[in-house]
Amino acid sequence: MLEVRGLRKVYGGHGRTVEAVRDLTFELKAGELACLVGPSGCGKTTLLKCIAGLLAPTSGEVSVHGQRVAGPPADMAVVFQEYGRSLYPWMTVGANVELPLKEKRLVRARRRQLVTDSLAAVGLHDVENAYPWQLSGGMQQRVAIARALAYEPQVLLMDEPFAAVDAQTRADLEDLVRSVWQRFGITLLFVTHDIDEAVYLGERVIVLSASPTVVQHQVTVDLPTERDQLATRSLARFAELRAEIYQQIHQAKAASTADRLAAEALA
Ligand SMILES: Nc1ncnc2c1ncn2[C@@H]1O[C@H](COP(=O)(O)OP(=O)(O)OP(=O)(O)O)[C@@H](O)[C@H]1O
Repeated sequence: MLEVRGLRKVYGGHGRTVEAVRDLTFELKAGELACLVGPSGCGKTTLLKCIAGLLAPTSGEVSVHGQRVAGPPADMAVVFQEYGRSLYPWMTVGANVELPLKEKRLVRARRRQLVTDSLAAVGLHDVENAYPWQLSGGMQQRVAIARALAYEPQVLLMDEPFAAVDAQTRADLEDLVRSVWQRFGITLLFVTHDIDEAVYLGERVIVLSASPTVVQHQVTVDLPTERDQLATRSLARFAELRAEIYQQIHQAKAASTADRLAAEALA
């Protein structure tokens, strides 16, 4: 469903060049839920923007359904971290969710149906006429998820969507993501810097190296499909998987520090 091949992204301009992503290759099967983790600044957001067709790679390519991505793909939706900036404050919740459906040129009755169904799917039945700023942070992020679901995407990208909410809300939203993934059968790529979250949510975890970034390691999460915040996180296997990923990220950071020191010694 989603293929990333030899992706490289170098930012340039203003006399500064940053090789954010060096060489990334991985793929997601249809209906898979994979989490992407890596050290801060390793290029996770850059990668997601390239996949979403919002940023052109320097080389390599992304394809969805075998079609090379050259702009935002029609059947893809993205949920960003900053819900506060992703919803329009002057529009009601319903109008926010409906907006991309107008772009899709769906008829009014179908749009209304999708808005009602997607808000219900995220547990928000009665806020359609409220404004985003009248809702809590967790509720606003639910609205952002509802807007993505209403769009009926085949591929959903989520970029650290719960980084700004409290722990209890975060746990609820994690369970919401698993349940909508199961219910709608979408292919989901979830970026997080939280190792526990990656193991809890994913069927697979892709570990990125420090910048310039490559895929350092991949782990299949062989935990039961039905997950529970207390029971799953208490499993011995959960602790083993978390330790394996932690070690990989630690190695990635150590390798990048050694590279930097070697480069400084040569300079
Ligand atoms: N528009 C830009 N111009 C120049 N450099 C950029 C730009 N956007 C990102 N970078 C650089 O590319 C690298 C990767 O940034 P990116 O935001 O993709 O990382 P990240 O893994 O998402 O970070 P974090 O985990 O902190 O959110 C960083 O060194 C960053 O400074």
